[in-house]
Amino acid sequence: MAYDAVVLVSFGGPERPEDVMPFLQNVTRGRGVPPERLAEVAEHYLHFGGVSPINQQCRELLAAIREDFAANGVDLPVYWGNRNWDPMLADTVAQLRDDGVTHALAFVTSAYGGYSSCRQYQEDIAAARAAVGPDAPVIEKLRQFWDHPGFVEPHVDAVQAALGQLDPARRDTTRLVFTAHSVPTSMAANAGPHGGRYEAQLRETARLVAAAAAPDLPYDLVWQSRSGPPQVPWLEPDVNDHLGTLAGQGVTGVVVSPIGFVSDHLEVIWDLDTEARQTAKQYGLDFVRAGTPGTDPRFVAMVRELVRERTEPDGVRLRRRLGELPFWDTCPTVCCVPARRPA
Ligand SMILES: CC1=C(CCC(=O)O)c2cc3nc(cc4[nH]c(cc5[nH]c(cc1n2)c(C)c5CCC(=O)O)c(CCC(=O)O)c4C)C(CCC(=O)O)=C3C
Ligand SMILES: [Fe+2]
Repeated sequence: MAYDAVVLVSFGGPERPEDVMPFLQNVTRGRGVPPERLAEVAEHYLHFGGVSPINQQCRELLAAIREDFAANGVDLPVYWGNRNWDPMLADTVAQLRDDGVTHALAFVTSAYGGYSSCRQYQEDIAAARAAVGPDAPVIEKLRQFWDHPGFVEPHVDAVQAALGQLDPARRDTTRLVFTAHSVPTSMAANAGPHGGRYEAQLRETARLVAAAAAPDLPYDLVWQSRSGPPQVPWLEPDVNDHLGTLAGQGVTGVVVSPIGFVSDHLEVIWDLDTEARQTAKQYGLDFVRAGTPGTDPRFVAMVRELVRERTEPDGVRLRRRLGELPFWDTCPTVCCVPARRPA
């Protein structure tokens, strides 16, 4: 297949206070998030002047990908569009069409399977193409990359750097705490072609990062940023509750590594750097938050490698991965389908 462009597809975030509410309405449209939760999350954004860092992080990633492509002979233009805020995907797809692009590859800033992490991106790409009309380019999502060395290795280095900030005399009572965005348990159950893949992939990434960064330390995978109405069950334990449990077990310090994410966006700088740090302080735990891949050159090179897997003849042989979980390049139609809401 001949491709003629790459699109960076991300979540999007507001960059001024007056955009916070319209952004939150875009994110939660039809998703049953109670208004109290929205008001609370709006406060998190307003705490940072209404500016989410995610768009700037995408601009930096976009620039880094373009540089990497130029330096390595990948002659494809790179575009950027978001699911929930400007630049909106539909505008980007219209630009692709105007530029004569017919067949693009999409790199999505989420490493895992599942509805929120994968299928929803594909649905929004499809909706953007439908909005543009019959001459919209075909857009194929690149594969999930939870166990790609370009994603795992920056997390490993970040965990090691974070450990270096804790008192070595207390290493015996230090714990690695990996976090990812919680999702409803029904969504977790339906993730991937045979279910359960969001959590299974995260457990594999946690295992790989822990084994390379600090094989002597125990670790856990816990959840953050729970949303939705309280009566709907989501993955647990929440990171804040877990810090209390650890303190009760004699743990003295934690490295919190957000392996669920690729950059230090709002869910990281608020939910971890502000809230979880405060929780740790209450329990007397030392707390260091490990970084995310961001524009680490290995992560940027991974994007090129994923593209080459699709553009080179027999590109599958180029596939690099550290884990053992089953794997697919293109999602089956019946994959991560949300559980039906009661009428
Ligand atoms: C799995 C997952 C990822 C990781 C995969 C990926 O990276 O895509 C992720 C990322 C992100 N989530 C983000 C922001 C939000 N997520 C929300 C709500 C929700 N997230 C969910 C799941 C996930 N979310 C779910 C199941 C909901 C409930 C509503 C629904 O069923 O869809 C809400 C609504 C308010 C609230 O209730 O929290 C906001 C504002 C931002 C941007 C941060 C910034 O601005 O810097 C990012 C990167
Ligand atoms: Fe989210």
